Amino acid sequence: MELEVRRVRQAFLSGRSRPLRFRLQQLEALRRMVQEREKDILAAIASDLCKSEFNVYSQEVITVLGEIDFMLENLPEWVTAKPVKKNVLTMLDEAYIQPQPLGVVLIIGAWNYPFVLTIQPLIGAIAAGNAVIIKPSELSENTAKILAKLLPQYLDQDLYIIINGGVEETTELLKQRFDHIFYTGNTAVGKIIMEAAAKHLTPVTLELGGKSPCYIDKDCDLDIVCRRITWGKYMNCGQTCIAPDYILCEASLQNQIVWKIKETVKEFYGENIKESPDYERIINLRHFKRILSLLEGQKIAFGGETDEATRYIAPTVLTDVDPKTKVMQEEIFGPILPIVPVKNVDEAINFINEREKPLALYVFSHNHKLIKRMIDETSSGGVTGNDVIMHFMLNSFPFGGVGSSGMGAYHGKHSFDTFSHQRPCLLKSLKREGANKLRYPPNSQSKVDWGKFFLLKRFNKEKLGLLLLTFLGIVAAVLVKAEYY
Ligand SMILES: NC(=O)c1ccc[n+]([C@@H]2O[C@H](COP(=O)([O-])OP(=O)(O)OC[C@H]3O[C@@H](n4cnc5c(N)ncnc54)[C@H](O)[C@@H]3O)[C@@H](O)[C@H]2O)c1
Ligand SMILES: CCCCCCC=O
Repeated sequence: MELEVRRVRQAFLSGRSRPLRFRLQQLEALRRMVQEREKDILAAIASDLCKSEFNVYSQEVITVLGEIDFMLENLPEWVTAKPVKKNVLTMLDEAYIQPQPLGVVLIIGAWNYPFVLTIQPLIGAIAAGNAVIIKPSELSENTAKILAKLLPQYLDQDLYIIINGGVEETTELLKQRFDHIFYTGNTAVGKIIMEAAAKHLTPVTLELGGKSPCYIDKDCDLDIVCRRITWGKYMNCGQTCIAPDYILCEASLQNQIVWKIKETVKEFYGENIKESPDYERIINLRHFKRILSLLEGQKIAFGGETDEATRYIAPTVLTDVDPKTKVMQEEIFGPILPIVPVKNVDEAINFINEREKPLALYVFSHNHKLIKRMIDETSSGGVTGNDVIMHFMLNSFPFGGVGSSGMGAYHGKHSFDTFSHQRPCLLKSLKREGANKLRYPPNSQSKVDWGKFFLLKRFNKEKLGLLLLTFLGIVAAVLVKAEYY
């Protein structure tokens, strides 16, 4: 590992990754890879998650291609130094912010959307001019393998390398010094990453998870609400970081919600869900068993069928869920949707605020003020009102968590910023030394007063008089000069 990281650092130090032209070329090569090898990529992801290739394309590939196009279009402007507002002391100088690459970046991907969650940060890191070590999740092994095969065929082989492996390899990798670590995965491992990074004072972006609540107000169009929730909850078999984890609503709404979700499930996946090409499977047996254990002691309103051999868990809804039970203690990350009855919106807000800050929050209501109130009085990584998941799709939004759901953000310009150092550059002249006397020792009350005058715009009468006199002197000199000539 040490040798590999050193090789990537050498490549970064060569300066090759920095020119705009090179970054654009690499991004174009990445786009070519996705387009030319689309079939192989789709097949790998599809087999990892038992997913249809249509779904792989629309959930992962589209986002990656859109992100590359967005970068190619905007990068020339983003890399340009931006002049900043100056003060009296820097009035005649050149002052600008120059975004610069951080150096060697480690990207650790997750398995649930193994392509987009690994490649989207990579796009940002390349755009910002970094060298990158990519560690895909070992759980989505086919995607990990295809990435290891394809990336070196299209990208610079010294600047961007892929290291595959499990916990052991990642642990070893984390001993090395990086200039940034970008991790996507669970909160417990997030802490391990941060601890390892702290040893080298390496900054981290942690894209973590949590229990994303979904509040349904009483006067809602429940047909639409339930269709949107069903889509976001059961997509990828519930293995989506921003899936609605549980519903909060008044007890009287529960039966209608259950009925409408059940109807929508039939509409989306047919009578025989197992046969539906749009319904995925749980990634492995460990997660399958973990999710099953969340059902113990719960009232299953519908669903609940499972098949260990194929790791199938049916879309399931639980009603009257006690917040103290296991299903409400950890992120579900599977197709189980608990409904927790609350008396009203106040109780829902308290419920959310008593728990860790979630990655996403969803509020359904016709009442715009209520949605705004929920946003004002709670905290979460992101919010979508009257829908789910959709804030992920807008790359002008920063995507990331807050508190235990993560730190830092990416997508579009936010990725570029995450992987850049905003370097302030002040270029002065070696002339005009007279003006600097004010800051050189020995200091005095008069210098402090001038400092106050120039920097804080606070002046006493005496200074104002002096300044007026100086000004009049300059005007007189100019007039005399004009008369003379
Ligand atoms: N915020 C987001 O964008 C986002 C996206 C996807 C998933 N998630 C969250 O990720 C979680 C599911 O993913 P996961 O954690 O099962 O993914 P995972 O098991 O694939 O782990 C992610 C990465 O961490 C590495 N890893 C695992 N254990 C490690 C250890 N002990 N030391 C060092 N590295 C280790 C893995 O090798 C992998 O590359 C959920 O909580 C979900 O909400 C968040
Ligand atoms: C439709 C794509 C959603 C991706 C969400 C990322 C977290 O798991």
